[in-house]
Amino acid sequence: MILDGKALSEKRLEILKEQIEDAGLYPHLATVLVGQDPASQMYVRMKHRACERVGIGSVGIELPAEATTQEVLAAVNRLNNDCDIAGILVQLPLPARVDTERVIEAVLPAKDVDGFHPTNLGKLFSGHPAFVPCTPQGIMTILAEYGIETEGKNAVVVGRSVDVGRPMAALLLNANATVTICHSKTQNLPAIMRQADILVSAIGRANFVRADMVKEGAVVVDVGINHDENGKLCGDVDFEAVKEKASAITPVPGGVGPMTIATLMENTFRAARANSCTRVL
Ligand SMILES: Nc1nc(=O)c2c([nH]1)NC[C@@H]1CN(c3ccc(C(=O)N[C@@H](CCC(=O)O)C(=O)O)cc3)C=[N+]21
Ligand SMILES: [Mg+2]
Repeated sequence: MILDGKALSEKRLEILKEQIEDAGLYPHLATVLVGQDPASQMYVRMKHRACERVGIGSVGIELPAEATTQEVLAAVNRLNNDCDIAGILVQLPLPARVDTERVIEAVLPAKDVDGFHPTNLGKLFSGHPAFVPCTPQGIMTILAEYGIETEGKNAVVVGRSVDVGRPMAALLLNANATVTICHSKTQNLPAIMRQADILVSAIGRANFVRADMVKEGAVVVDVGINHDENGKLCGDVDFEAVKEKASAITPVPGGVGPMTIATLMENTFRAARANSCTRVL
């Protein structure tokens, strides 16, 4: 079974559009983009396009590549204090000179639609999620929509990033899976991967996950964003071989990526409903 994240995201965006209409709200999402990285520019454009589709206004703040931490913090603070802005997304990665940690911590948790603020990550890890990072939350939505059970299952997450691996593990744990997080220093990685009923790969290497690392009947979720030798977008998984062995698998493109954006829209609507305007001076 192919887990069609693209189709599911379209369906979720349609539903969300109606919910926003019915609520009589016109939420706004602000994106902060520092520098001119073409991939980051493309992602931000995709987010603004999704906003337009569902009736969310978007404000794009663009800062030069040379911007200082102070300048990025000032932009975030203005958005924190702007009652018209429901959600704030600081596009990552930021240029190396900028203190990413400080910037993420400057975003008001109530506007942190990325779910990267330590307060929101802490709530997720304590089993009381508020805003949850969009990629892993989108993956949970895929699993739920396709009726894939997590309770008691062996889930193996390969990758320990703050945006994907760690929150993915927390979500699966909250959903009663038995969770293993693997990373670049993990020993006997293929043997651990073969134990997985649910295997989530967020490694960042094309064709890393081969059929012999996958248990017969496993659910395989591919979070990779890579390019093959021809420059074509591909995930971490050797899709053609692994799909013969998996019971269900997400493709790249058309799997996790579109669900990340749909979830961002859902988080922004949530923020708009919850936010009474807070001023921080
Ligand atoms: N603060 C922040 N929040 C993010 O959520 C965030 C970020 N920074 N930095 C970069 C990553 C990456 N990301 C993607 C979103 C959509 C697709 C997506 O829709 N991909 C399409 C393909 C798009 C294409 O054609 O390249 C797909 O997989 O079908 C992929 C990747 C969000 N990110
Ligand atoms: Mg990552």
